Amino acid sequence: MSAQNEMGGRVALRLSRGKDFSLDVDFELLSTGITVLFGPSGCGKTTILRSVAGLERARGIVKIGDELWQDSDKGVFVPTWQRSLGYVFQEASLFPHMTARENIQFGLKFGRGGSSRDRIDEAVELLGLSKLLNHRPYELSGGEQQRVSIARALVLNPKILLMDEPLSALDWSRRQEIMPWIEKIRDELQIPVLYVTHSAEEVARLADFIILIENGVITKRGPASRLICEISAPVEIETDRVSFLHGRISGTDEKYALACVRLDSGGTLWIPSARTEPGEEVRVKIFARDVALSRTAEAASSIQNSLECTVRDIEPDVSPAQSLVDLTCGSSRLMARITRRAAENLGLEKGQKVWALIKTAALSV
Ligand SMILES: Nc1ncnc2c1ncn2[C@@H]1O[C@H](COP(=O)(O)OP(=O)(O)OP(=O)(O)O)[C@@H](O)[C@H]1O
Repeated sequence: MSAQNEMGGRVALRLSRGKDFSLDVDFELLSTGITVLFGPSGCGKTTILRSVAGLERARGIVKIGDELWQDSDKGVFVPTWQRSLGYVFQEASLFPHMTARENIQFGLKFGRGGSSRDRIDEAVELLGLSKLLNHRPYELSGGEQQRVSIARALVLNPKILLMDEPLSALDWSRRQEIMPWIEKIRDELQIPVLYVTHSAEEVARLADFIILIENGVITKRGPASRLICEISAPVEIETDRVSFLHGRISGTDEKYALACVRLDSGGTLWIPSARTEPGEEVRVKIFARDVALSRTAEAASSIQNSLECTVRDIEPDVSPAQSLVDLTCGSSRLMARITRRAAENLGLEKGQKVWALIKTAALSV
């Protein structure tokens, strides 16, 4: 996660569509990393993106980096074609008769500045497209097509990347395929990304900062690590519930190839140390099936990780033999899948303090 605290812009918009809808938002953007706009259908997310792009005539201010694109009080309104932005839509919308390379090059017709060849190389490298460049859209999966459309947006060398539900047209396996590429963009691209989604999974995996919107106004905003548990229970992946805990690598144990993560929500976790550096921000993915529960802190077992939690709820599982235990862990949420018998033997009830025991070997970032 590369999000810095410096600001990458400001968006302050007001718009009214008769009695039915009005928008009144004012927020700052991180200079890098993904700011997610999250909220129910019709709350105004797309209208915000379109207004930032200059496709919608809201009143207000749009400042991205050091460029002022709109200031209604001063009569400033830079037309869309002069705004240096990349826009990725739900559908990849590639030209069917063009190869992936030609589709990416097409983006350059609208770009400005820099060496076009370098920018194509960078976008192709960033999105892992080098082997697919001569393929036409019908020879690409939905996820690969969407990667091409993101590369097409990036060759413009934009000041901001706008992504409007870019994964919602893809099925589950295609979303899993493309998600790591969007994580890579989040971590490596040095521009703000404004990302609209309905999906709690995308928020959990991708967001650095979250803006919650309802009926055209912001109801909450904050870093993803703090807000994530307020918008969703842990999400469903590969038929298991998955929680994401945010933290920072605080040290490594090279002898055992482990890294220690200091969690934002309190406590520490040991994880396999592959690809991690001290100081690096990580979000640890924890499947409910890998979490056991104990009523005491000290459990003499092979499990290295023990987090103090409070039982929030106990839900029936799809299997009658199991229960899903929804836990609060500091400011985060964690899900455990245990047998119903174990839940009864432990006498679990809402509000009770327990320790979540998590297998190190099962963890990944
Ligand atoms: N071109 C338009 N003309 C009139 N009303 C519109 C137009 N586009 C959107 N709206 C209305 O404005 C409101 C906000 O729409 P918007 O598309 O921004 O919501 P959204 O949060 O992106 O929704 P979704 O998640 O369903 O895409 C809705 O009530 C919608 O019906």
